[in-house]
Amino acid sequence: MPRTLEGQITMEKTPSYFVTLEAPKRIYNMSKDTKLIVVVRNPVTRAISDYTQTLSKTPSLPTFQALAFKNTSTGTIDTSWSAIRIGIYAKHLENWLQYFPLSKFLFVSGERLVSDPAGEMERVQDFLGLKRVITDKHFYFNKTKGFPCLKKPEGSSKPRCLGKSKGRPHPDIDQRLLLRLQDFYRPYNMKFYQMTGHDFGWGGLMSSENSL
Ligand SMILES: Nc1ncnc2c1ncn2[C@@H]1O[C@H](COP(=O)(O)OS(=O)(=O)O)[C@@H](OP(=O)(O)O)[C@H]1O
Repeated sequence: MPRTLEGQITMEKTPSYFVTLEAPKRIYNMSKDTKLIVVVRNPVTRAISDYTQTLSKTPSLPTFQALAFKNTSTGTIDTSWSAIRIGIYAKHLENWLQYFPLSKFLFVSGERLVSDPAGEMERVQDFLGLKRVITDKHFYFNKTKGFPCLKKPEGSSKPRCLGKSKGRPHPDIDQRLLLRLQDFYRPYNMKFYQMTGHDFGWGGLMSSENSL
């Protein structure tokens, strides 16, 4: 990490740290004052998103259901598959809480980051003790992309959306298997809500935000 001068904040983004056993201890030893921001979304949607990303790089990948289920008739889930394991947020958080108190964390809702990006960015800025510089004015909804985009990024006069690898269409998955996955994650989600004191609303399959 580079040296951080007075008045500066150094940020580092590595999604896999949240699920890496050794990461909390190493980060704690580097600086116990580190603030931790974790973006979480419905673990079922997350698993499909993860699969979609791998599929784009490895077209010969087996189907989602072949990887997610040891046995589709009994509904036995393969928890050794990283796309499934990563979504057990409560388990990963337990590991972090051995080193950092909850007050050092901000959990950003991946769903709200899409439905209300300015609202989530407000939370991030407050958490970091920054002035609320990023507001509603900075975003617009791009119908072609199907996601919010920046009206005018810094150093550019043109609007900018995230790249093609963000917001890919997901493959259709059998509804029965999705429900089984939703059931699998439910107790872990409940535990995660309890641990964080925040209900992320991943209960149902009804709304398009949380659905699959
Ligand atoms: N504004 C905007 N534009 C495009 N995409 C957006 C946006 N906000 C959130 N998202 C969601 O971000 C998901 C990809 O982020 P990842 O977490 O996979 O990124 S990372 O690879 O871990 O850095 C990506 O997941 P997929 O839809 O599965 O591709 C998006 O749903």
